[in-house]
Amino acid sequence: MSGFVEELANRDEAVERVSYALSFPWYSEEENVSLGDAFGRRLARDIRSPESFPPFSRSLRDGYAVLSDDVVGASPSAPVFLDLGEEVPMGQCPAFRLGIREASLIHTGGVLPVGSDAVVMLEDVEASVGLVEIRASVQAGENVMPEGEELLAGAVVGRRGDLLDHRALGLLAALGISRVPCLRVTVGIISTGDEVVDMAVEKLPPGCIRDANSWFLSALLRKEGFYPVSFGIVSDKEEDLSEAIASAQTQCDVLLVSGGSSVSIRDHVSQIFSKVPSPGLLVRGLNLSPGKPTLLAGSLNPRKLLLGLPGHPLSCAIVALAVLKPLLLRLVGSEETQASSIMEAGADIFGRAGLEEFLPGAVRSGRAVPLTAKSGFVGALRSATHLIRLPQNTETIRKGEEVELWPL
Ligand SMILES: Nc1nc2c(c(=O)[nH]1)N[C@H]1C(S)=C(S)[C@@H](COP(=O)(O)OP(=O)(O)OC[C@H]3O[C@@H](n4cnc5c(N)ncnc54)[C@H](O)[C@@H]3O)O[C@H]1N2
Ligand code: MOO
Repeated sequence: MSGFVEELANRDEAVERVSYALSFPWYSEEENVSLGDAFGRRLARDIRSPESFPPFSRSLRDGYAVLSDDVVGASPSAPVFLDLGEEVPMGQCPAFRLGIREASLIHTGGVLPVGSDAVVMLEDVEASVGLVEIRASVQAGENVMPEGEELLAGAVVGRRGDLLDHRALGLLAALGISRVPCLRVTVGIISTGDEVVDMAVEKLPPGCIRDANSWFLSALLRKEGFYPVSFGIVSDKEEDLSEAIASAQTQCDVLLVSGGSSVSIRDHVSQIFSKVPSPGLLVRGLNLSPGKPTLLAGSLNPRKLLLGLPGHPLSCAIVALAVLKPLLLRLVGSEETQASSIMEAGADIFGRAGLEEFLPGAVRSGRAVPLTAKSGFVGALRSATHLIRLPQNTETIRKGEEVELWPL
């Protein structure tokens, strides 16, 4: 029996305690990954841009490159006439310099010719043979993106621990970064419970339940840039579970055990985690609902982080989002923080004093409402858009008062 009840820790403090005791961040070996395979991975270290962007001063509009001083005061009623210079070729640097009181046809993205400092948009120009009638003045730099305006060569364009998503890949591609140093943090998953069976069993045996948690955890880990490995379903026998945990640990950096973390005589995770080498079992139960029976342990030699997550699917999911994810971010040294917002409650929300609570929620008519859910529900997050967080000292939030939301 775990007996965690008297020793509940606050969630933030628990994350802090574990990160400190295990000396996060850890550096696992980096893999040199091609940009095409880097989507969804996390950066192993800061990376700097080898080039400035843009690599040359370029036009943001179709129009005419001019020297702004030449078109001061130009308007439809008082146009300025300039000589027609050479057209700027695309994909090349113009081999000419803009002559005195000249305008050169330039296309969006073209290289600004030497001697020009702005672009007059095509709509404000009338070109005739040899002459260009400019009907609008422009300031120096107008309709132009100067070389290095967005970033200079050497600028940090990715931080250690950053998740490489669509936004990052577009940037890295623009800078010619074709290989990326990536982390591979392996997270093992064990589901335990005599009643838990593989999701693929055709006919569910009486009294059994399909393993949902390892699928949820695996998908969340992949989405967050970690590398899940499933070690299957293990019985409630202490020897079986102990053996499975010992063997799985050798193959991963982090090990998750879903189920068996509570106080029943069939719940052995706490007992097994208490034998983990120093610093060992660090947290035995959280001041969190759902998610109270959470166990956090780890060793420094070898470097391992172990989590016991509650078996109830919603509890397991909340612990994964609110405890596992921040721990993994700390482990890889990411600066990412939890996104949250404040919104008016669309209904009374009842909390319990002394417990931090997370409720699946949705936004209806611009207000946050909790969805009906129990910790044993499997699909509660499917229809939720947010988690409603009630801090530990919040009991009831009345309709119209503000609540904190975490986007899902
Ligand atoms: N007397 C008490 N009983 C319970 C307490 C308590 O304080 N005193 N805590 C409750 C809370 S809170 C939770 S949460 C659960 C968690 O218990 P365990 O972590 O030991 O989880 P299990 O008993 O193994 O399973 C709970 C529940 O979830 C189902 N389950 C387990 N694994 C999976 C899986 N991989 N996929 C889908 N469903 C799974 C399992 O069949 C059980 O129904 O304990 C309360 N009890
Ligand atoms: O704390 Mo349990 O995780 O409420 O269902």
